Amino acid sequence: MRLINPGRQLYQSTIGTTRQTTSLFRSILQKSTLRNAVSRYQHFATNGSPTVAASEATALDLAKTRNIGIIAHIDAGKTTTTERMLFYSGFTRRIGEVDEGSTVMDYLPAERARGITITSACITFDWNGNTINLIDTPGHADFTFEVERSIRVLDGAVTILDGVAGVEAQTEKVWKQANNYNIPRIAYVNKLDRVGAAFGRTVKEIGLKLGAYPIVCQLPFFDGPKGEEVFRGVVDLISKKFFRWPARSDGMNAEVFDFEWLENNLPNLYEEAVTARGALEESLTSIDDNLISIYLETGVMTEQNIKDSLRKLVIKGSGKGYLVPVFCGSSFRNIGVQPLLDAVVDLLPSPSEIPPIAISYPGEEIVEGEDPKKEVLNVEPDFLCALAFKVVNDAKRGPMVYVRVYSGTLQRGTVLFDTNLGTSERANRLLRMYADDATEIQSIPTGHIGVIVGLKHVRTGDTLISEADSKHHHHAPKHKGKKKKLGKTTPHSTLQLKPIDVPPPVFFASIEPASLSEQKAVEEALAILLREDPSLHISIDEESGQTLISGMGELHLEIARDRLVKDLKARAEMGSIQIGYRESIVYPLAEPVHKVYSRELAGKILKAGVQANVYPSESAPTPPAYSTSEVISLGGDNFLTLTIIPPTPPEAPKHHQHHPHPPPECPPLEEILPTTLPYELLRGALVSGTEAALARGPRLSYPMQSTHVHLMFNPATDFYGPTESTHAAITSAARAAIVAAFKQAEANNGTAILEPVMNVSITVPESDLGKVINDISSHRGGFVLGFEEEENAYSRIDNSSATSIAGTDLSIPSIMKDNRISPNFYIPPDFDMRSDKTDLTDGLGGRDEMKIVKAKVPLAEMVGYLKHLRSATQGRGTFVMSVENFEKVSGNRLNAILDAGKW
Ligand SMILES: Nc1nc2c(ncn2[C@@H]2O[C@H](COP(=O)(O)OP(=O)(O)OP(=O)(O)O)[C@@H](O)[C@H]2O)c(=O)[nH]1
Repeated sequence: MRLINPGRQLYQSTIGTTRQTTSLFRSILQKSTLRNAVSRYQHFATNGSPTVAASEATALDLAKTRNIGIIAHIDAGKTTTTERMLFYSGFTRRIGEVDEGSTVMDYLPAERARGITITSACITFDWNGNTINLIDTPGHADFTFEVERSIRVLDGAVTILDGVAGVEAQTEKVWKQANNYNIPRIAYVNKLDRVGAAFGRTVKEIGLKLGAYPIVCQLPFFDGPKGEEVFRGVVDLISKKFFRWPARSDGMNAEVFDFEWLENNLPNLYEEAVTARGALEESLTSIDDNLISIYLETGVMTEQNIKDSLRKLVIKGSGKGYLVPVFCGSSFRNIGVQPLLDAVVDLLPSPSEIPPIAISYPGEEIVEGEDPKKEVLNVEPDFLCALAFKVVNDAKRGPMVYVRVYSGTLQRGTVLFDTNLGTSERANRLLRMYADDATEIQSIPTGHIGVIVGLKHVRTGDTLISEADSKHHHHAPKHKGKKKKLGKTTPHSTLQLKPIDVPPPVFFASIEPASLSEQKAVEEALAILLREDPSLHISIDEESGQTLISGMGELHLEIARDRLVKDLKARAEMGSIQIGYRESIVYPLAEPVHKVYSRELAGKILKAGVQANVYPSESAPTPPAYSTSEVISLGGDNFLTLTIIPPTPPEAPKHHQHHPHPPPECPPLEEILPTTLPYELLRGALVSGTEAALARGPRLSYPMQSTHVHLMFNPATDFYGPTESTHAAITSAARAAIVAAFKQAEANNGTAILEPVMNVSITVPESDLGKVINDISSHRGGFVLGFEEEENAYSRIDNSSATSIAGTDLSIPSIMKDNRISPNFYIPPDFDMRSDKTDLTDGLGGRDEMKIVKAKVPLAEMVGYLKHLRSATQGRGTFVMSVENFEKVSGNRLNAILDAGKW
């Protein structure tokens, strides 16, 4: 379907004679009330001219800037809604359709082909004199990292819900992610044009399943003969206006009516609108004392009063998911999007209204009793601090680094210091992005988003400051309680904006270059892929020489393959995608293993010794009393205890029965180690040796997990002088000792194969609940933790009568009272606007209610589950999962893994 703005011209000349005008519409137009009551939604039209986004001056006005994202579960309509936003803002001249693969936002070929959003693009457009930086986030669970990476640069978000599916497991997941990052948000119930859509029911689910207090700000309007009603408009309860869109139009123009007109023409809808407006006022006054005062003083509650109050509530209270204003529409039918954009500007915060951002200084001494995460960035005009939240390798422009500036101004030509990598690069070109079009700019000020072109090293997630600042020190902020050491300052060069937690990869595949001569090109392409997406991992299996790529999910790796082969033109093949099992130690060895590595290389002798023992991670080793040790965390729940044993043990103290000597104190490291062996070198070598050994388990070559390695190094016997015991020699000795220890553990049956176990939430119609639970627990080796009946949902909600929002004068009335929904929580009935008075809301309305089953299931049993679930539930079931932990495999699954053998 091609919609090239039908009606726009017509609209601009006369009202009401468009081709799409329905007979009802025509009859309304003939009524005399029209002249008084109908006005055009003016700024819809004024925004209609396709100018390219905001002027530079508007773009710099922070109060008129919104960095927002659209977050939702897959297929809720993010892309469709975004495309409408771009169209109504005048940014695009025609509406892109997801189903045709012509959208502006989903611009990677792989995205167009699959019709889903894979990488988030940032686009800047103008709405009513405000600059909106819209960051499109993907909804697929495999891209959790991608979602979180974009979520954390948002100042606010629109959560889109599917009006038919309601709150699904995936919605819960994204809702929680937004809570984690404290993102103020509004909700938009989309797809109200579809059969089975119910606004009221979705509002109810927001309260029950998400535990948020829904504040209904709009009501939907359905029009047409009984039984054939179509969704045509919305009643805005804040402005007390009724918007109606002509049928089958591009939605550019809506008619606007006031409540008086509504009363005279659509009395049922009017009646409900009055009730809903009352509920809105009641909700707000019960939370916001200030609004009551205004009301008591003036006797009225103006549109502005309500907006101010709602704005305050959204900024202070919706970030943790306590409450959410709810809007409605059908993006596909071009209904409701412009009022949603108004709500974005009116209710979501500007960059200057967000709480300060968390930072950390990795490696900084942590003062006991203090949470190092509590430090926040001091925003100063002269101190540049930005986050590279996305790196995209553009075919034409090369690597493009998307940044959000948190402090100072990023000027073109600044030499940037990457505090994660410790490298410096000059920002030679700056761009503001309009999907894949761009304009060159001179600077990116605080609170803004832009692109740096031409950086060679910066990766997604890195923190950038100016090189000049990196040489200075940061004065640690004053801490309550214990003070840091006096005079202690931390170099700016270690400052990092709160990092994102990357879940462990659970799928992997091999990458084979087409020929040996392609090897280098393939490696380069892989490096680009890793810069773009740090949730991918590359490892090289030393024994087979194979390159392995691992990631979060099957789709994640398939996309990586497409990107590698199709976009980056690497001539390589990816092997089949397999589950990334792990190996682990179950029992420690009785005796440690001592190995001396000795090898002649080009006439030089390399020689070093190391002693190793291996333990399950929960039973840490006990180093000898007379030694010095350090415990190092290596990720994957693996640890290394590194013990240095002093060369000359002190003489055994003489036995004094009555005056036992205290145990001798170990001398400091500088005294234990030979001057030719600095601790940093020794430590570095032992850590690399351990990492190499942990990469390959003894049984099936899967990486080790939850393993604690204990290395002991005695300089007197293990060090053969600086020319023989080099970094490489010590690394090899450590590796050989650990590998030997693993082999011995394996021979003693002291190892295990671990498998990823997933936390699964499955949304199913109630009638299929038994079938699904039975399948999970009897056929898939899963463990059902429970399913959410409404009662269970109740118990998750804070049952105290009010949830106060820390540091504010606001308290949110609990939506529960005596295990029932509080009367303050208004649910619009799903009737009237359709056919008269069949309230669909009762019993969640005619529809088989959806339940959410929570279970722990081995990943191996979840492969291909979506297809199974769809067929078992007539296509209505959906699920999300995330890695819970790694657990020992047994029974049939272990046999299958062992039969498959080494990969
Ligand atoms: N009937 C109807 N269909 C809609 C509406 N909005 C979106 N759709 C359809 O729903 C499907 C998914 O829409 P998208 O916009 O791609 O959803 P998305 O949330 O961006 O999906 P991902 O990018 O894959 O996460 C498409 O087929 C759309 O045409 C709506 O308001 N009404």
